Amino acid sequence: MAQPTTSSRQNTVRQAIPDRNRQNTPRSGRDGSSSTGPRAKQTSINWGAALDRWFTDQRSTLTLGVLFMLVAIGLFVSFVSYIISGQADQSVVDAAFSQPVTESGADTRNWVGLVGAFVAHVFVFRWFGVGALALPIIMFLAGYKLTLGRELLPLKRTTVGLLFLAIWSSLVLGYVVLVTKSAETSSVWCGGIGYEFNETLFSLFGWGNLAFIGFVLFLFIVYFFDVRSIKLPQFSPSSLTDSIRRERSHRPDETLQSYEDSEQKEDSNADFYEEKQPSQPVVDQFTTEEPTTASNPVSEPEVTTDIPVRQEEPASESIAKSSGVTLTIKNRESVSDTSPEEEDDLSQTSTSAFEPDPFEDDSLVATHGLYDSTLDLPNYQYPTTDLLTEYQNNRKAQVSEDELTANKERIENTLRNFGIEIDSIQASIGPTVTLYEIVPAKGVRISKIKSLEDDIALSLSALGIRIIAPMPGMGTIGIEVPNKNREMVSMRSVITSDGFVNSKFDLPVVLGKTISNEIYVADLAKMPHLLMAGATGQGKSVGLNVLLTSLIYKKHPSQLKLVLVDPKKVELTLFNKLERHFLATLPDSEEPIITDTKKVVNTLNSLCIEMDNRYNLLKDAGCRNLKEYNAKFTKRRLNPEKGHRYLPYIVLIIDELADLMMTAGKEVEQPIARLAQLARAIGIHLVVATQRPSVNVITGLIKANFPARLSFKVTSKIDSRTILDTGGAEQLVGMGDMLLSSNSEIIRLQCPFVDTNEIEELCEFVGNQRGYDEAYSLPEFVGDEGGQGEEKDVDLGNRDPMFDEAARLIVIHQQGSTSLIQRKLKLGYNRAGRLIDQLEAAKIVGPFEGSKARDVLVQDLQMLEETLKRLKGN
Ligand SMILES: Nc1ncnc2c1ncn2[C@@H]1O[C@H](COP(=O)(O)OP(=O)(O)OP(=O)(O)O)[C@@H](O)[C@H]1O
Repeated sequence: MAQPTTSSRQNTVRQAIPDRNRQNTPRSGRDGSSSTGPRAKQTSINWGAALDRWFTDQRSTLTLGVLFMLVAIGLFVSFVSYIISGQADQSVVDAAFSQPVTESGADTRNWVGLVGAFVAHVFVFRWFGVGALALPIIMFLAGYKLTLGRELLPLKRTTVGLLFLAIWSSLVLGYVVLVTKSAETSSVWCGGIGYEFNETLFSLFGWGNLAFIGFVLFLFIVYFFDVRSIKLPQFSPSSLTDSIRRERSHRPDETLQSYEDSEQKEDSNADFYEEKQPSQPVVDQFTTEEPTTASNPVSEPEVTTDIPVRQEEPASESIAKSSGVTLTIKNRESVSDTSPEEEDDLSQTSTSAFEPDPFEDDSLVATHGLYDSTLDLPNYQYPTTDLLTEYQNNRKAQVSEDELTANKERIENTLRNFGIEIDSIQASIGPTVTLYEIVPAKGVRISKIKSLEDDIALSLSALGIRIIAPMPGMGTIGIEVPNKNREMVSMRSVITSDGFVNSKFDLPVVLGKTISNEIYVADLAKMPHLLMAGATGQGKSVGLNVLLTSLIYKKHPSQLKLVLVDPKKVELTLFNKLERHFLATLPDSEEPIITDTKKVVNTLNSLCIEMDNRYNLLKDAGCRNLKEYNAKFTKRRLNPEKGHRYLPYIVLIIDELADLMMTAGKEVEQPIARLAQLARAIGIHLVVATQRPSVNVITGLIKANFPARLSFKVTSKIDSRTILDTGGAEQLVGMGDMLLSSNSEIIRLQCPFVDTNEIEELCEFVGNQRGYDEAYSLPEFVGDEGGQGEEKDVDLGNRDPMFDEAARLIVIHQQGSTSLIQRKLKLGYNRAGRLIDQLEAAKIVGPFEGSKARDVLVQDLQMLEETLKRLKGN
């Protein structure tokens, strides 16, 4: 779980993360520590940084996006206008530089004036002809992405495709214009490039240039669509029979008979036969993510069975299949009385019965590449290390030779006074304490040394002596003596350490420095939960900040979500700024950081629902844990239509459990225990801190499920036992001095120090970048008070405009799920939530039932239409 590494190579480490440092080089000059170059150089670097900041600032991308879209619309209009009336403008454009602008402007017929005419003249007439229209389309798509943060169409692929189309259409049209000798009137269609190119080629190859143009198209298709072989369609009757047989082998047994019949008919009469459409098993697989119920009209066998289908359909299907082309077959006649949604699903059904599932092979990866969650926020920049302060003067613990020898002698003398002889004594200086390792003489009983703890402390006149007898795996006895001048371990020094930078852990958290000055990095995902305790003022809040800082430095917002619970209301406030990047909240919650006890209970229960949902997704995907699941999703083997999505890790941080246990007791204890027991496989990890490690706070149930525990100094041995199952934490010296117990091993660590202003800078750096539209939404959970009260608030006289549509959707799918409405109607969570409340008030769906979808109380569309009519009548 842990990965201790030496911290002595910080320079190399800084080089190991060049990108981040380079991008923000000027920030390193903030404290004047590292920017020492000449002034001129500094100025140029600052420009770069300013530009960088400008681009990562949400306001700039928004402005740029809207500007792109406006320019794109302007260009589109001017190009179209030029294509229609461009000839008249050609002389205006030519004369534009020789006569006053007002005159040229008045003469131009372009809808976007003289500028429009001029730009269109260059792009349409001189260059691409109608193909130039690709440019505003690409620009609009880019603007859309910058403005709304998502893609209307895959931008890269569409750009490549459209650019090719612009050039290729110019070539083809150039050919047509050339052979029809209509350059005088029609060269606006092909543009200068197409015409000149064809003219040159024509003089070289004559008619052969058509072959060249055709070959260019072929090349494009091969590489763009990744075509690797050509399968020609075979129309022979035997191939037809073969493919019918092939299809038949994929169908359920009960339908075989009808196929036999149809085949016989086909033998006797090649033009016409009937078939039955088997649908049930396929529908289940292809309609929606949620399990469909028997009354679901989409999956109802009646809809698709026993429908006479003309022979051309299976025949064309067979041909399509044998030619490697997949065709969607819809029998419009047979489904003409169904709604558009049904048609949509039915078309999927009839297609999918024959198509290979693209989620079962690598075809999607071949066309789209691996799924990359970080493209959610493609411009996101990881925080740079210079946001953290460098404490230059506090590098090493200062333990003088004199102090060392004096301590050694005192230890030896004390032991000798009690009749204990030692063979050797050796010291290693840690950041907070120095460890004296003793090899006792033969025959000395270890328990005897251990019982002398207080006497040794007295003789050394030092607090916080800890005796480790024996040192695990060393064959020695350790005596830890606090240093007079301790070293402060800065966050910056650990974040830039090799061990952290190169860590491949899923959730790397740097916990501190060991006694041998190694940086201790642990994987929270393997811990898998952490319990923290410590008396007030001993460094707990700093510890939580360190943990959060490590995670934020290492993870992309698409990979990690934090649920922050802070009953003290002041400790985690700074992380507010990360709301649209890293925080997860309940829908409709006003505060991104949860401070209210009632909300804490709801959040914990909501996390339990998220856990159950995630388990269902894992089960459906046949994966054992989150890593496998995400790997499968990345390889595009999981169908998002079935509810699959990339699952970020969720880390729940509770600062001050004691407070919650006092006010809500079992209500918080149970979901915490449940999450701690089950959530590790699905990527939900808990970090729970408390000031009071008493048994009524850290109950047996909680303790049993937190194998990793961390203790800062506590006030009594009893507290130390409660948290670590052994004494020792009461002997710590405070200020981040701590003991970590994991895998039945106890390690003393010095927690790094991170100040509030460092956290502030970090959160500002992340928070000022473009984020998601809102915090990551946890599943809805309404506590006892909430549920019934809200029902009364719904005003059915003031229904959402999408109400009817949502109602039909719910009834067709027989599934009262908010996420279904969200997905199919492309609505935000809040609006979908309001719709479901209205549907509940209208008695179309039943009440909220935790993690299960609500019951649908209306059986079919006919009943629904009556209900809707009634509602309208009121
Ligand atoms: N790792 C550390 N290195 C150096 N000093 C530290 C460290 N951790 C804490 N301190 C010092 O101890 C003080 C108190 O720390 P912190 O606020 O984290 O305590 P706490 O345990 O959270 O207290 P409370 O429970 O009252 O909030 C800090 O202001 C700081 O001066």
